[in-house]
Amino acid sequence: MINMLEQIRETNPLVHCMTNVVVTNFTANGLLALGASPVMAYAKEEVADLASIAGALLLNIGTLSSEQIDNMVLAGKAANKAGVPVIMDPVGAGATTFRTSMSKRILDEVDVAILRGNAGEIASLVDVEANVKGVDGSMEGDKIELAKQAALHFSCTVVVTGEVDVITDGSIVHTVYNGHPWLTKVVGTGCLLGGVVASFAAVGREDLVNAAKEAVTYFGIAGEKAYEKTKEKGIGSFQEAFLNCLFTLTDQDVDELRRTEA
Ligand SMILES: Nc1ncnc2c1ncn2[C@@H]1O[C@H](COP(=O)(O)OP(=O)(O)OP(=O)(O)O)[C@@H](O)[C@H]1O
Ligand SMILES: Cc1ncsc1CCO
Ligand SMILES: [Mg+2]
Repeated sequence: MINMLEQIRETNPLVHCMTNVVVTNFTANGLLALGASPVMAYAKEEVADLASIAGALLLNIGTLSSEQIDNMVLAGKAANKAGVPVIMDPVGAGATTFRTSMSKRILDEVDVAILRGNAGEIASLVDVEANVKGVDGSMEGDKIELAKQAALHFSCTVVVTGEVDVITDGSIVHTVYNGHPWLTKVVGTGCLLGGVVASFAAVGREDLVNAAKEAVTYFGIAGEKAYEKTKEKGIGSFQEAFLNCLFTLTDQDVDELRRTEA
């Protein structure tokens, strides 16, 4: 059994999140429920210091400004120097030229370890045709090929989420079938997943594809369990139950309920 949840709950890795204003509270609570230790910090005066002592750094451009991107690059470079894995979520890439070019800037200047987005966002970064409306993106076509192409292009692990999640470093490919459509009815689940992937990367640095796959599987199973508990009620109750499931799920539950293919 892979015991990554146990490792996270024993070591409470510090996860430095530079994320968006919509999901800040949800991300912090989700990471606490998992067992990680979130810190949100943005100022140029401190981001390099924090990023270099963190277990992982999350860069999420959801409510970006050019100044914030400058600070993300500063933090990312400090993380790289200290060997801290950088996880990036290019929220809304493809929706505007600004989001696409700022995402590419980060990927160019920072050594990103794991890139996590929906298919539309990832497609827009490798110039594949995509449909991105605001922060909701989709694309037709082969998601496995898209993920592999992005992984090879940016030399990193790529996580493309959706009904089926694909995780690859360009050669190893995992597909994860766990998850529930209600995860798309609560704002910021994709963004929280970025933080969860960062937490797993903090304890699983030596095998980031595996860490990302385990994070996505755990997250999907929590969504399934939360749906079973709240399907008669609705998505307000689902959001609360989802946090509870992030808190209570064990490595054994994940092993029993995983629907993954390698
Ligand atoms: N149709 C679906 N069925 C099951 N699970 C899904 C479905 N769509 C998304 N998910 C799950 O929802 C989570 C978020 O993925 P999604 O692709 O919606 O991210 P996102 O578009 O970046 O979200 P957001 O921008 O709202 O934060 C993932 O765990 C994914 O597996
Ligand atoms: C709704 C929304 N707008 C910018 S970021 C964000 C959170 C989900 O991606
Ligand atoms: Mg998103």
